[in-house]
Amino acid sequence: MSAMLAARLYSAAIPSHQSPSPRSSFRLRPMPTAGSRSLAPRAAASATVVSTKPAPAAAPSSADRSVVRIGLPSKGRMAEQTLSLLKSCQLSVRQLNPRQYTADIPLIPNLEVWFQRPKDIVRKLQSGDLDLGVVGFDTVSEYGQANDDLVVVHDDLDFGQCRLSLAVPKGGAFENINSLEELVRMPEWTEERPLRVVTGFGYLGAKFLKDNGFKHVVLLSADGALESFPPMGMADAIVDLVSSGTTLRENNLKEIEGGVVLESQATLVASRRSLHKREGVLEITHELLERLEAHLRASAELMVTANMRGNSAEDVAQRVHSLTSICGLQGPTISPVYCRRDGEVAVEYYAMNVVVPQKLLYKAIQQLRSIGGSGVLVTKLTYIFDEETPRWRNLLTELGL
Ligand SMILES: Nc1ncnc2c1ncn2[C@@H]1O[C@H](COP(=O)(O)OP(=O)(O)OP(=O)(O)O)[C@@H](O)[C@H]1O
Ligand SMILES: O=P(O)(O)OC[C@H]1O[C@H](OP(=O)(O)OP(=O)(O)O)[C@H](O)[C@@H]1O
Ligand SMILES: [Mg+2]
Repeated sequence: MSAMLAARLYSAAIPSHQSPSPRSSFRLRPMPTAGSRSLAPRAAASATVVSTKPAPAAAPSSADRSVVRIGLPSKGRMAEQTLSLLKSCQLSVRQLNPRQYTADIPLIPNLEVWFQRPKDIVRKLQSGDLDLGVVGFDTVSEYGQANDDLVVVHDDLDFGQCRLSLAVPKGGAFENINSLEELVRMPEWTEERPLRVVTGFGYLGAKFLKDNGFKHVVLLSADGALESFPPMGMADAIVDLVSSGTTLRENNLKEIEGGVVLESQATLVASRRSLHKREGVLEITHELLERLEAHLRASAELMVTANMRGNSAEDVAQRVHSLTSICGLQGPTISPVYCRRDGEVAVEYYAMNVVVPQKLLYKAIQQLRSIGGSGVLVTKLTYIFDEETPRWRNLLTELGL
C-alpha cells in the first residue's frame, strides 16, 4: 500500500454501535414519502443576477441574527437543479453578485440564501449558522452522522437520484463474486492482507462494512475518481455514488447483491433547534414545504379540457367515469357550454376538466375521443395544493408540536 494511502486510512472510523443498516439505525429521520414521484427531467435554470441593490451587510453571528438562512449547493450537479426547482415554485433566487455567496428570494423577504458546498451545508446546519438546506441524502447521512438536530423535512425532491454502493472488479479474484456474502467469505482477506476499500464516505462506508461482518478490511480515503483505484491496484473495492452505472462499467467494476449502502436524492433539511427556537423558521419551512409538495405533485399531472356532446352533465360524467385512464383528483368537473341556436341559448356541449397523470395522457386522449370528446386542450399544472401537506403534519409530529 502506498504511503499516501496509508496516511489516509480511516483507522478509527468504524463506529462502535451495531445495527442492520445505516439508514434504519439513524436518529436522523426522513419524513415518510407521500405519494408517487415523477422521474421526468427538469429544465435547467440559474439564479438571476441583478445589480440594483447593495450587497447585504456582513452576517451577524448565529445567536443574534434575525434573518432565517437556507444553504443551497454552490457547485456541482445539485446547484443548478436546486435553483431550477425553486424557480418552478416561483421562488427564484436573486443573486446580487455572482462572486458573492449570499442571495435572496424576493418572495420570502426574511430568508437569506447562502451558497455553500453540500458538506458545509450539513456542517453549518449543525453549528447553527444555517437553519435550512438543500443537499443529497448521502451528504446529510455522511456529514450529519445521525445527529438528532438534523431533520429531513422533504426526502423526495426528485433530483440527484443516486445510490451509495460497493463495487468490485468484474474479473480476476472477483470473477465469481456476486454478493456481499461471497465477498465477506473470500479467503483472500487476512489480517496481513485485508480487503482495501476506497471511499469518500468514511462514516457510512465504515459502518456498512462493520454491520455486514467484514473483519479483515481497511478503508482508504479519496475524494474523486475512485473508480480508478482498483484498476491501478491501489484498492480492491470502492464505495461510491452510482447513478447510471456508466463510470463503473467504463472501469470494469460491478455492483454486487446486497452492496447498496444507501439510496439518495435531493432533500430539504432543517435544524431542529432552529425550527423550535428561531423566529420565522417554522413559517418559512411551512411555505417551502407547501410549494414544493404542491409543485412536485403537479409536475406528474396534466390538466385536460375537452368538449363533449351530451344530454346532461350527469350523462357526460357517466361516460367519462367509464374510462380507465381518466379519474381526476376527485372526478371530472363538467360545466355546460351555452351556445346560441336560432336566436336562443341552448346547451348541447359540456366542457370537461380533468387532471390526468402525464404518463396516461395519450391513452386518455384516445379514450376521450372514443366517447365523443373534441377540442381537447392540455395544460401544464404549476401546483396541486391539497387540504394539508402530509409532510407538514409529519414534521409537527416529529417536533412534538
Ligand atoms: N452520478 C450522480 N448522479 C446523480 N446524483 C449524483 C451523482 N453523483 C453525486 N450525486 C448527488 O449530487 C451531490 C453532489 O455531487 P457532486 O459530485 O455534484 O458534488 P460534490 O461531490 O460535492 O463535488 P465534487 O465531486 O466536485 O467534490 C451528491 O452528494 C449526490 O447527492
Ligand atoms: O453512475 P454514473 O452515472 O456514471 O455516476 C457515478 C459517478 O458520478 C460521481 O462522480 P462525479 O461526476 O461527481 O465526479 P467526481 O468523482 O469528480 O465527484 C460519482 O462519484 C461517480 O464517479
Ligand atoms: Mg462528485
